[in-house]
Amino acid sequence: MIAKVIVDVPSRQTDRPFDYNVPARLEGWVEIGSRVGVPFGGRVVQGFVIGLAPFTDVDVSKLKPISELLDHSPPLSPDLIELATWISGKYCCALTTALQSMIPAALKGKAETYVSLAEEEGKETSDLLPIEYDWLDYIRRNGGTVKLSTLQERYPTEAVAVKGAISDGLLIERVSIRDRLAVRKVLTVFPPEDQEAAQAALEGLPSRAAKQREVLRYMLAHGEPIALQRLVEEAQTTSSTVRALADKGLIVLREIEHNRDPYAGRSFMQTTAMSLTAEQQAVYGEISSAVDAGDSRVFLLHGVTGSGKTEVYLQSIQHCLQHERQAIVLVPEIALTPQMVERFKGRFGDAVAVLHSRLSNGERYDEWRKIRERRAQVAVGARSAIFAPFQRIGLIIIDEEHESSYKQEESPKYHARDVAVRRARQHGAVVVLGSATPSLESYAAASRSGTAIERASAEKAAAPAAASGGGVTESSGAVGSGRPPALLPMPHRVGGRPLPEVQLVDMREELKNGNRSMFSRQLHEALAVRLERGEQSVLLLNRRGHSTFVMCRSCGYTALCPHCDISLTFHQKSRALRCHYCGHAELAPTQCPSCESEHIRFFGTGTQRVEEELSKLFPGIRVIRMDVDTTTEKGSHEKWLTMFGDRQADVLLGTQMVAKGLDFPYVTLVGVIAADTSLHLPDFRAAEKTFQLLTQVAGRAGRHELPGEVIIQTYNPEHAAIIAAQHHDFAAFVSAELKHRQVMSYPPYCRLILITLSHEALPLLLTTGEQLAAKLRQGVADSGITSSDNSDGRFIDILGPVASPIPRMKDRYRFQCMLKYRGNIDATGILQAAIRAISDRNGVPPVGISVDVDPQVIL
Ligand SMILES: Nc1ncnc2c1ncn2[C@@H]1O[C@H](COP(=O)(O)OP(=O)(O)OP(=O)(O)O)[C@@H](O)[C@H]1O
Ligand SMILES: [Zn+2]
Ligand SMILES: [Zn+2]
Repeated sequence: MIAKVIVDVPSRQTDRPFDYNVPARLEGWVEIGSRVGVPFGGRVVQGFVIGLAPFTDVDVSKLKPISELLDHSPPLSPDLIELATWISGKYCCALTTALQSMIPAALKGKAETYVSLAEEEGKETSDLLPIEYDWLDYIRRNGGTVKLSTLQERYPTEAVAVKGAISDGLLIERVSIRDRLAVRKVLTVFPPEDQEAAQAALEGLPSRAAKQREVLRYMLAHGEPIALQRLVEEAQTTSSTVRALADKGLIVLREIEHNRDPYAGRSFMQTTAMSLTAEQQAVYGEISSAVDAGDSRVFLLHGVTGSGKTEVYLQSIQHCLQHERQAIVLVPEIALTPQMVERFKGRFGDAVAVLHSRLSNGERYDEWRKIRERRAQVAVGARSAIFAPFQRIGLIIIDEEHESSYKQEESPKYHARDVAVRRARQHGAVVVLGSATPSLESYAAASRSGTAIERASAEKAAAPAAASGGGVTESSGAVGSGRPPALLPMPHRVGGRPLPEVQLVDMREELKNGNRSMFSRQLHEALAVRLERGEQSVLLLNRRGHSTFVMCRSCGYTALCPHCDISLTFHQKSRALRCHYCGHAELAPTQCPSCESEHIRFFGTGTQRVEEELSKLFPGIRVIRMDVDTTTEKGSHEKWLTMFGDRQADVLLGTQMVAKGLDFPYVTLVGVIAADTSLHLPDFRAAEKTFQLLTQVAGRAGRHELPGEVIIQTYNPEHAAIIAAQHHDFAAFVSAELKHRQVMSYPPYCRLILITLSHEALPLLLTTGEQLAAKLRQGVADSGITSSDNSDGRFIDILGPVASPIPRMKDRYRFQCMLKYRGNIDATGILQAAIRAISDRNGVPPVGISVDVDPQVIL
């Protein structure tokens, strides 16, 4: 049998399957999706089997055999391999990069060299060993095989002798792939099976074995298996005492597999389905009947904050599970709070596996195995949970679908929303995109088709062919292709609660009136009222595009990263300046390096400064601050939110992470310190992001009995996005913004591909950039499209090369080209061909090239 293997060497030259022989001993074990170790270019590398065939065109005698099989059952299934192939084509990345992103990091094996004694393998060599080396003895004592690296560490001066033994054939060298982390095994003590016999043995133990008696007595009383380590602690004994008992056969000592459960020992309050409101019921009806029909429909659930979307998710999942199908719920990393996890665990208990980046590699691996071994039916997680290894998916939910964190910023640069639609199609599963502020892409695509409920009555009056009339690009991601998503609206909050009143405060007026504080009089007043009433407030510091940088007030000097040409960020705790692109750190200056003035200050409002000011204004105020600095520690997120939920604080102050998903009954005030910081970023989505953030954070107020109030401080009170957020007017925002996008020709009216070129040498970068742009123009001309040709609705523009917004990073200069196109155009094909054309014979381009299809962050 011949196996087609994708080797884990991500480069353009190796991005194709290589043929290997399946050795007889692995016949039947190696399957499609198996992870194997194969010889490649003189080493052993990890690879995935993506195909098996009885024949090959290649000369079979020249094929090398697979050297090892790494898992007894394949970690990837054929549907995931197909999905990876699609991802590598759509997002221009190596297939191995896509495959690797689907399995837990713990399964990324590393090649390890072992040496074995030839004599142990029955080879006649003993007469060739003239000296009895220490290291030889060490190998013998360790069963005849040890890691070469261990030998190097223990016997650093013996390199010559060891090398000699290898070349003489006394030691056999073998390379093997080892996982960084495997199943965790715990040495466990089992109580005696025959209680009576053990009792008798207990009497019979000599008195000098008092310690053993004690342990045996403990085990008899305990009656259950217990981890050795715990037994030693609890019975205040030693492991040698326990082993002595095991040697006598009185107890059994055995390794058992241990699952790291990140939520072990936590109890979740069991919840049951609530009776749905009429709005929820209508939406639930649509989703559940689509699940029953098993056709891969996409729904856009547009429900205002507090409309009860989560309850709809829960009941739809319930329905899906009843039909023996599994469900995936994607939540933005930042919103994957304990509160969210609790709601799913509370309803589905142990059937829920949770996957997020704050888990250790081991925990993630165990949660992943829980899914694969069918012990879990629901996966709740961040972006990559879309690859959860379920067999029969019935429902995929993407909560807060507008979040840009669904796009992965490193290769593979996939968008989880588009991958979800694709995966759902494979499984005949339904996709629900939920948000109070849908992305313009999804919303525009959905409004082409009207609401699902309208459509049901109108009976397919609007043929999908009419869709292009709106001018929204057909192929903008999977959401835009195929059948457009159907809109499911939930315009009201549960229980008829009103959306909170939103007040805008013009900070320019405040300044004119002599208020130089970061709190307006209105916000100050409102906070005072909350303190008096014992209610809680959430304060948002919009930090996007806003950093605490250092500037000299005398000469205007700012501290820049020496490698990246970007301002360094000031960190109060360590008093260090740090670059958040490359990690460069230096001590903050107390004197300006340029003019020696002492007036060198930290600019920008950090959460710490807001906290200080709050304490000044309201002595004794209890503030919980949540930002990157206070939430890096594991479990800190959880700790802060629990404290806030227990009303141990008056104010929850934080960055974006306080804006989403939180549901606290005593929060009656939401304040936004400065709405504008994200408004003026050089990014065409700046207004959209600002609107979304303001709407989301406003939605945290007044979600229960107590009515809520929102105060937004701004320097741009007349900006359309801010006014729309004030009035909870999604429709107004969308129609204004879509018009703007159409005029400017931005998504969703076109698609973008961002190509970033980087190199240390500026001249080479410049010429390569020009060459690439020329090849691109050539490719466009050859395929018969011109940028001016708009007759068939198709166009393509090649912008650049220009310096990137961050012109240098990690000592490499950066230039970019942008492809802007619309209609049925194979832009990635044109791009790939252009890259090939400027590459050398081996397919290696002269400078670094990174491709971002449908980029979310233009910066
Ligand atoms: N049918 C129902 N009957 C009573 N209460 C409900 C019902 N559905 C939801 N709720 C409650 O209403 C509140 C808001 O619901 P939920 O958090 O699901 O809203 P959401 O739409 O997900 O909000 P957001 O987008 O703002 O996070 C919650 O406290 C929830 O328990
Ligand atoms: Zn840097
Ligand atoms: Zn200066």
